[in-house]
Amino acid sequence: MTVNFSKKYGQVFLNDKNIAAKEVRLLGIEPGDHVLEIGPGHGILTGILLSEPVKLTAIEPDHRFYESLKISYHDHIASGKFNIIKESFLDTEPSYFDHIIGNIPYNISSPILFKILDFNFKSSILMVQKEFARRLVAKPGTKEYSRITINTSVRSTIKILFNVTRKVFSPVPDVDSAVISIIKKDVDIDLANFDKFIAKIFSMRRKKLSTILNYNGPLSEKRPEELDLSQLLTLYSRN
Ligand SMILES: C[S@@+](CC[C@H](N)C(=O)[O-])C[C@H]1O[C@@H](n2cnc3c(N)ncnc32)[C@H](O)[C@@H]1O
Repeated sequence: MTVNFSKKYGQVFLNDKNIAAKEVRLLGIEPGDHVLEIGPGHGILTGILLSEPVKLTAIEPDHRFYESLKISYHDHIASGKFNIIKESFLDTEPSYFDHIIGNIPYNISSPILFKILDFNFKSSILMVQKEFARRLVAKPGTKEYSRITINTSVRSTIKILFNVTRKVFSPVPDVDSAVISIIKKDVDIDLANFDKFIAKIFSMRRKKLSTILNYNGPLSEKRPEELDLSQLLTLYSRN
């Protein structure tokens, strides 16, 4: 299939089937599982996923890919193994899937990731821009450690599994990629309030907490960027 890429949809296409197969293997699929694929594009992951004993739902807003995958996988659709939906994943109602996978558009990685965290799932594997992946796993005291690190790590455990060179995509993008895994955590705090607190203190990330919060006590001589997640949660519960 020849389809021109669209910048609006953040389209670059993986050419390397071994990398796609490795991503699928890392999902840890079991027979009968229901997998959600975000942004199948030409379908490099889709074909591999459909060779597994699973049910697959794919979400793709670009009507060209939607139509072409519908034709290519007509039999799988007819048998109920495959379902393709033409919409933005950002408009998809959260629900349960055993696994979520996608080589996602880099221009909307952050909203896609937070949307995924509204779903329930056993495992998720995503290809993202390398720099974005590094922000997700950043350690306190580094410049990548930021609001997104904290808001994702309070809800999930994210790991970088391997890096991927830009050379295996067409068209060749300006950035390298990384494949990450996401496992959700149980959360019992008000996430919107916690984010407000984190946004406030990280807007002054190099100031001491005694100045930002006008308080003296444990951690007050520290700066927001120095605190790990459990220290930030302790501080949040005190304020
Ligand atoms: C980086 S390309 C990857 C395509 C294919 N999965 C691959 O690995 O070659 C991103 C894909 O996500 C689709 N996409 C863009 N915006 C989307 C959205 N809001 N929801 C779901 N898919 C989206 C694009 O049309 C494109 O097919």
